Parts: sequence; C-alpha cells; structure tokens
Amino acid sequence: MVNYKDLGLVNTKDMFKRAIAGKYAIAAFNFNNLEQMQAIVQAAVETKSPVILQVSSGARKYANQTLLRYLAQGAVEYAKELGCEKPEIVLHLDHGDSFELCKSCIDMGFSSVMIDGSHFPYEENIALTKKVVEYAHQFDVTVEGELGVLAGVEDDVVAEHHTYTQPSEVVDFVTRTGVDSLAISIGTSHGANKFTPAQCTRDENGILIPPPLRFDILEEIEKEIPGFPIVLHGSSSVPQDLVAQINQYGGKLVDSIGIPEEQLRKAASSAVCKINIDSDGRLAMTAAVRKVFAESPAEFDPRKYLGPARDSLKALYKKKLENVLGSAGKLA
Ligand SMILES: O=C(CO)COP(=O)(O)O
Ligand SMILES: O=C[C@H](O)COP(=O)(O)O
Ligand SMILES: [Zn+2]
Ligand SMILES: [Zn+2]
Repeated sequence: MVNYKDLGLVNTKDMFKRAIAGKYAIAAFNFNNLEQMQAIVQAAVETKSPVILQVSSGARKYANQTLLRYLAQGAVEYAKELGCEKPEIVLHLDHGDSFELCKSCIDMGFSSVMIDGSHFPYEENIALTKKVVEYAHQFDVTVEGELGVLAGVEDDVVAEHHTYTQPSEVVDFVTRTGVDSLAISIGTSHGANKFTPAQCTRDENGILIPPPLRFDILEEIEKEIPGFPIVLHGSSSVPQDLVAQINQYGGKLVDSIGIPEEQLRKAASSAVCKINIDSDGRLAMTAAVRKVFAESPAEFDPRKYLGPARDSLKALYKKKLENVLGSAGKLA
C-alpha cells in the first residue's frame, strides 16, 4: 500500500474549490509515456499551473499502471528540479470501469479516480460509485463520477448519440454517492471527429462551425448543485493547423472537428473546473513526428523525433493553460 501523500501528489479537492471561485479550470492531460509526462510538467511549471496527470485504460495497457505511477511520482521531483517549489500534481485514473481497478490505483498511490458508471442503469451507477467513494475517502482520494453518456467510442462502448445529463438527477446522484466531482454530457465527445460536417454550419470563409455545447443544461445543473465541481470530458479543440500539418506530411485525417476554444473558455468560467484533453496532444505529437520524418528521412534516432514532438506538445499545453483554461499563475 502506497499513499499518494507520501509521493508528493495532491488530490483535487482544494484546486477545484479555488478553480470554481476563481472562474478557471484545471487541465487533465492524458499521458502514456515519458515525453508526454515531461511536456505536461514543463508546461505546468512554466505557467505556474496546478495540473492533473490522467491515466486511461489504453495507457494502462500500453505502458503499465505501475510504471505510470512511478512516472507521476517522478513528475513531482521533476517539477521541483525545474524550479517549482510546491507543485500541485494530481495522478488521476481516467474512466475507471470497476471497483477493483479503482481500488488497485488507490492502493498504489493514485490521488484521484474516476468511476465511470454512466453506461449502467442509474441505480447500478449509484451503487458502484458509492462503493468506490467509500473506499477512496478512507485515504483522502477524490472521486469523479459521471451522469449522462458522451456520443462516440468510450472504452469499447459505442454510443451513437449523446445522452445529455438530466439536471433532475444530479442532486440525488451526488448526495447518495458522495462523489467529489461530476462529469456531465452536454455535447462534447472523445476523439478528433466530434461532429460531422453535416452537423456544422460554415462562416463567411467556409470554416466549419460546430453546434454549440448545451450551456442551458450546464446552467440547470449548476442551479441544482451550486458550486459543485463539474468535469468536461472530450474537450479537445482539434486545432486545424495541426490537422493541416499532419495531412501535409502524408497523414489522412478527414473531417476532424473539435470544440471551439471560445466555448471552453466559457465553460471554464462556470462550475466546470476540470477539462479533459487527450486528442489535441496526440495531434501535436503526430504533426511534429511526421514533419521530421518527411524533412529528414535519414534520421533514425528516436530522440530526434520524440524531442520535437515533446516540444510541440509543451507549446500546445502552455497555450491551453494560459489562454483557454486560465489556470496559469494559480498555484496555491
Ligand atoms: O475526455 C478525454 C479523456 O477522458 C479526452 O477527450 P478528447 O478526446 O477530446 O481529448
Ligand atoms: O477517454 C479516453 C482517452 O482519450 C484515452 O483513450 P485511450 O484509452 O485510447 O488511451
Ligand atoms: Zn463515460
Ligand atoms: Zn473521457
């Protein structure tokens, strides 16, 4: 048994409280390897931001849960070496799908877990989430639950349409489960193809404008549970310059459309205090790697393409923290 506090990690409680009061959001960036961890920590340190390192089921399969925990532990030391005296780094399980998985992460030093029971019938979601909360809170680990289902693929579960979160359920859910934060469905989705062109309109320059998020639902939820921490998954913006760079250097991304940054700014100024971003990081790394491969085909040292990928990722994350989520300068 390892407790996250002994690793220098923190849970989400205090940073979420400050983020809601200060009308900004904390970034949760997914990581699977050393370079992604370095980019996240560099961006967080340089912008003086609290940050959440997030581990998905795909990451656990790819990199091993124990190794990722050691990387997160190393992230705290690394942040200090980079000059941050008191880093605020959360190690969070993304989309936990069972009590056993959440328990194993808590037992090995994660400071926060998501139990995603949103695909189950309501009462089953409550029972599972409550069980995780009861275990987690013994160790001061914070828990994120979810109500409503995002459209698209999520852990092998495919949902064709959004099932928006029902505001009438949120009071019952958060009181009966005791969760510390609630992920909601208001029109975001995972991946780099969040909307089809048919769902979008075009501006005067022919740029596709996706339908807005359901801020009306968010407002109703906020009325039901004022000041309660809300989480947005599927919040990549799919920067079109990165998509263009990938396709310029041999990629084949089609109809890649994300959530406009302006909408994320608006969300960050509400009770939304955690915004999940994975796909944009994937695009940044892929664009950088493709450029190196195209321009320097004789290169075969992985550091020569993973290095630029890491730099590009860090630049992207700094922009998010500074200009979109607003968490820059918000360390305790
Ligand atoms: O929600 C996410 C991880 O849980 C990531 O969302 P994106 O695919 O939009 O980056
Ligand atoms: O929620 C999904 C994340 O973007 C991670 O996905 P993954 O399981 O492919 O790593
Ligand atoms: Zn879900
Ligand atoms: Zn997610």
